[in-house]
Amino acid sequence: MTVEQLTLTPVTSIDGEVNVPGSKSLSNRALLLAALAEGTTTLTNLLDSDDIRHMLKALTQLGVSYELSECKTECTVQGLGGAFNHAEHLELFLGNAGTAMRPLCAALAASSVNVTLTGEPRMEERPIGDLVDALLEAGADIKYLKNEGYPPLHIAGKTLQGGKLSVDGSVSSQFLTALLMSAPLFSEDTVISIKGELVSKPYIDITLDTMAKFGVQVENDNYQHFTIRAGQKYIAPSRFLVEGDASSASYFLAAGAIKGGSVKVTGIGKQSIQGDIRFADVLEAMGARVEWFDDCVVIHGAPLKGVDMDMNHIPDAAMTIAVAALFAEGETCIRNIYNWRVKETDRLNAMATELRKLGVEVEEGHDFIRVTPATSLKHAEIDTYNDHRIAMCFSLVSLSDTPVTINDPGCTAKTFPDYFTRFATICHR
Ligand SMILES: O=C(O)C1=C[C@@H](OP(=O)(O)O)[C@@H](O)[C@H](O)C1
Ligand SMILES: C=C(OP(=O)(O)O)C(=O)O
Repeated sequence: MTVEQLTLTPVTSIDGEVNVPGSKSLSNRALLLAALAEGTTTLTNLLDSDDIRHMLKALTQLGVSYELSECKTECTVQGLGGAFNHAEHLELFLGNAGTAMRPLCAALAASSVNVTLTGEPRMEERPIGDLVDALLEAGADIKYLKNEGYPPLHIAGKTLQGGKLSVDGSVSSQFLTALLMSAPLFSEDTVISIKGELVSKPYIDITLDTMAKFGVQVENDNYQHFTIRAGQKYIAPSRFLVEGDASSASYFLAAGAIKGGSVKVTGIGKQSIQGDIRFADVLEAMGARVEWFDDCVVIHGAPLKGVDMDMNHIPDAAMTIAVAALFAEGETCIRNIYNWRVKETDRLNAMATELRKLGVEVEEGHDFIRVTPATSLKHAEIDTYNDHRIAMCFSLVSLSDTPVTINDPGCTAKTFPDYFTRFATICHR
C-alpha cells in the first residue's frame, strides 16, 4: 500500500542511537568495479534501495553473475576481468540514479555492447552532455535518442584508446567519476584534464579511493589533471565493506544538534572517505558539539546560530542545513550550490518554495539560498517532487512546535527506504 501523506506531530525531545544504511555512492561504485574486476568480490553493508536496484538489474542484463543475500546487504560478484561483452541489443532502465547512469554510460562506451540507456522522466532532464562530449573525444559512438545533451542514449560500445581527454567539471563531478572508473578499460595511458571549476570535489576522492581498493592507481595533479597508466586492471579485493551513508546521517545529526540530548550515529566515523561527513563541521560552526570516533559520530544539541558558507563540497547534506536554519538565531546563507538545480528536481527552487509554505522568508539566488527563520512556523503540506532528500530534510520541521505533513514519503526509497521508521526511533513526543 502506498502512503500518500505522512503527518509528523511535534517532537518534544531527541535522543538515541541510529545506524545509517550503506552509502549509495560507495555501493554503486563498488558494484560496477566488482563487475569489471578479475576475481570475486563480496560487498558487505551494501545499500538496499532503488538506486542500487537499478545498478544490480543492469549488471544482470549485462550478464554479470552475483549472489545477493536475503537481506540484500551482502552481494558476491563474479568479476568479468575486463569490459562488458554482450552481443544482443539491451535496454537498461536506470531510474533516476545518477551513480548508475553516468558511470555505466562511460564503462559501456568502452565495452563490446549495443545498449540503450533510459530512465525516469526526470532523468531525461538531467544533463549528461559534458560526459558524452569527453567520450566522443575518446572515439566513442554515442547518440542522443531525444534531446541533445540528455538521456536516453544509444551506445555502440567499442575499444577506446584513451590518450588526452578533457571534461567540463562545472555541472556534475559524476562525469569525471565516470571517466576515471572507465579509464582502465582504455588501451593507452589516459590523461583527463578538467575544464571549468570542478564541483562536488570530495566525490572524486570517493572514486579514487574505491579504484585504489580495486588495485588501480590514479595520479591526481591538484584535481586539474588525472593520469591513469595503461595496463592496470581492476583486481577484486575479495571483501569490500561499504561505509554507512554520510548524507543519510545528516538528518539524524541535525536532529541532535537542534533538539538534543545527544544522538549517536553509527556506520560513519572520523575516517570516513565520504565528503558529506563534513556536514558535522557545519553543525559545529552553528554551535553544536560533535564527538568523533572510529565507528560513530555523537552530536550534542546547543543553541544554534545561522551561518554563511560555501557548501559546494557537501551538495546533498547542505539541503539539511537549509531546514536546520529554521532553528538557528539569525539568517543562514548556503552558497555555490548552482547544481542543486540539475538533481532530482530543481532543488533550489523546490526548497525555497516549500520553506516559504512554513511562513519563512527565503531568498532564492541563481546559486544560493538564504533562509531567515520565523518566530513560529505554519503547518504545511510539503511537496517532495519525487526527491528523497526533500522528504527527509523536511521531517526536521517536526522538531518545532508545529506538525508537518510530507507528501509522498515513499520517495525516500531512492536511497533510504525506511528513513521515517529510523527517524521515529530518536523522536520522543
Ligand atoms: O558521485 C556521487 O556519488 C555523487 C555526486 C554528487 O553529484 P554531483 O557531482 O552531480 O554534484 C552527489 O550529489 C550525488 O548524490 C552522488
Ligand atoms: C543527487 C543525488 O542523486 P544522484 O546520484 O542521482 O545524482 C542525491 O542522492 O541527492
